[in-house]
Amino acid sequence: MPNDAMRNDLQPSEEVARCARLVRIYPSATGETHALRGVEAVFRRGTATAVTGPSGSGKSSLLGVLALRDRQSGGELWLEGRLTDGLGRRQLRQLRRRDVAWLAQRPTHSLYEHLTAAEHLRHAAQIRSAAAESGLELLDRLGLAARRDARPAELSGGEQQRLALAMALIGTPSLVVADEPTAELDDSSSELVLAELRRAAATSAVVFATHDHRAVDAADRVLHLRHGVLSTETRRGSDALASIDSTGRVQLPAQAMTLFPQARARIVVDEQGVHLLPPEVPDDD
Ligand SMILES: Nc1ncnc2c1ncn2[C@@H]1O[C@H](COP(=O)(O)OP(=O)(O)OP(=O)(O)O)[C@@H](O)[C@H]1O
Repeated sequence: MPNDAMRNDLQPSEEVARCARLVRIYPSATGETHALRGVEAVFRRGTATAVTGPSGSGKSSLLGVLALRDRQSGGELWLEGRLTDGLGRRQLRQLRRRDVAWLAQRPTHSLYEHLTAAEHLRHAAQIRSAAAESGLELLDRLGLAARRDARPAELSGGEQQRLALAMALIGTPSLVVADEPTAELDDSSSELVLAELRRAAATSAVVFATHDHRAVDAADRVLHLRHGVLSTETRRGSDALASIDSTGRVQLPAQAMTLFPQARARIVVDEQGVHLLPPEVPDDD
């Protein structure tokens, strides 16, 4: 397991997680729900990825598998170059505790009612073999320095979420996975949380599901899920897949046409933007 010094030597664009043909099927009394239908994606150190899509499109299912909280029904997940299927329970537990950070939508799931904010950070630092002082720096940056002796019941919802984020980020985990991290936050807490997730993306691969345009704006790239299919990928910056010219015309570079057989690709416009989609996928029902 790499220590902090080794982690800092890692290149920003290094691959941290890879999903190959990822499938998640939930059995139920009335049949099966195909939540993920062959998702292919790579998550690299140095990149913050927003996963968007309508309710029920599979965002939480994808994040649950990525964060090792759930297991896929088919396909493969690689973490730090290791195929997770081949790992034993102990190795998976170690990866979960040491290398994969999970931030739930509701912070209460990660907090202990009898511990103060500073004690939460000490506990998290111990698990990740990180220096305790880095926890205090995180508390400071997340606007919680004055609340370090407060217990969860004495903190507001926004403060609780910021504390849960500080715990998730301590020790520079390789992969940071957050499910709708700003969904229940006011503007100022959202800003602090997004700034810290962006900062974390300098050294980790950061992935969050969101419906919040502020969070989408904070991401380097956006993956859009629809019916469990990763239907489009928008990259920001120099390797942008699409650009909009001054007349509002969307231009796709030639390599975009290699994503799907050209004759069968669909172009769909919705509130999230313009999407180049694979052939129609039938609904479950
Ligand atoms: N534990 C489960 N058992 C059965 N079906 C489930 C389970 N979890 C999710 N599903 C179903 O899988 C599909 C994808 O759900 P998922 O929660 O991944 O979507 P989502 O995009 O995160 O939705 P939301 O934006 O509403 O959180 C949905 O049809 C959902 O009903």
